[in-house]
Amino acid sequence: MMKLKSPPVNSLSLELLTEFAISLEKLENNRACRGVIITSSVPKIFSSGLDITEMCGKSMEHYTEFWRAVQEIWLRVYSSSMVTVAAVNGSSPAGGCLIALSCDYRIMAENPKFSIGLNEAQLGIVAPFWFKDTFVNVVGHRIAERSLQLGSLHSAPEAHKLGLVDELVPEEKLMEKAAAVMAQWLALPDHARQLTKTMMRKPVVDRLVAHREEDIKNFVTFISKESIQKSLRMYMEMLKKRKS
Ligand SMILES: CCCC/C=C\CC(=O)SCCNC(=O)CCNC(=O)[C@H](O)C(C)(C)COP(=O)(O)OP(=O)(O)OC[C@H]1O[C@@H](n2cnc3c(N)ncnc32)[C@H](O)[C@@H]1OP(=O)(O)O
Repeated sequence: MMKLKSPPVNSLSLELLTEFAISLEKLENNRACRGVIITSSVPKIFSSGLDITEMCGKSMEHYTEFWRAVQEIWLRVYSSSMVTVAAVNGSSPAGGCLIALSCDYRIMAENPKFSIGLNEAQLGIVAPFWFKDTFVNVVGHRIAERSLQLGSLHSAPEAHKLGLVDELVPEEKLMEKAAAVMAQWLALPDHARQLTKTMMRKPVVDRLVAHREEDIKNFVTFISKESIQKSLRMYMEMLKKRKS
């Protein structure tokens, strides 16, 4: 099991992304490890998505390093040879949703206050093509298109209805259910499951691998724009105001 642990909200900072990638690599290289459950140790939050402070007021070099780390974590989770189950035990906007979408199966705690989705549009930013492709491959084109354009965050019941999560279970049963799903998936021979997963996911993975540097350049150019920086600053201020 891998538990995201970066209070208060598990925002995906460069440090957390780097630690996460190293831990995944270790598990991937351990032949005895055939599956991983990804969850959070922060109450009520799976992950608040990319750490916005990593994308605000920093240098081009920093944005480059940060975006490479975001790409890396997606490549590792999405193309993992292990069975990956997301036990979504809290809210999971944007980058947090991407982590869950990249797993093989998603189980979410049945709490209508928890929400999940790719809400980038609400921040005035645009989810890159590989976020979009991952989303489309889970929920289909129409639902993804509407949800991405509106930057929707879906409550747990709504997310289940849309197919964004596979199952809802009472919060106290989440880990038990995740273990049961893992056992079910691990009952199959690894080679058949892994080859099938590769067949299904390779086109999307290959697309980023082929355009990785271009994607970094696009991100750095986009995020460095004063208008985008202003949107992000306003969003952070809104989060702080909402709190007080
Ligand atoms: C081209 C670019 C493509 C980029 C692709 C992906 C982009 C992203 O992933 S952007 C991140 C999007 N995330 C969000 O929109 C979530 C924002 N956060 C929230 O909605 C709430 O914080 C959340 C529901 C997760 C939790 O709510 P609360 O428990 O009520 O906590 P607070 O809102 O009080 O937050 C505590 C503390 O954390 C700061 N915070 C929250 N999220 C982030 C974040 N993603 N990055 C950085 N910091 C974050 C928040 O401002 C509070 O800070 P303080 O006021 O200093 O305590």
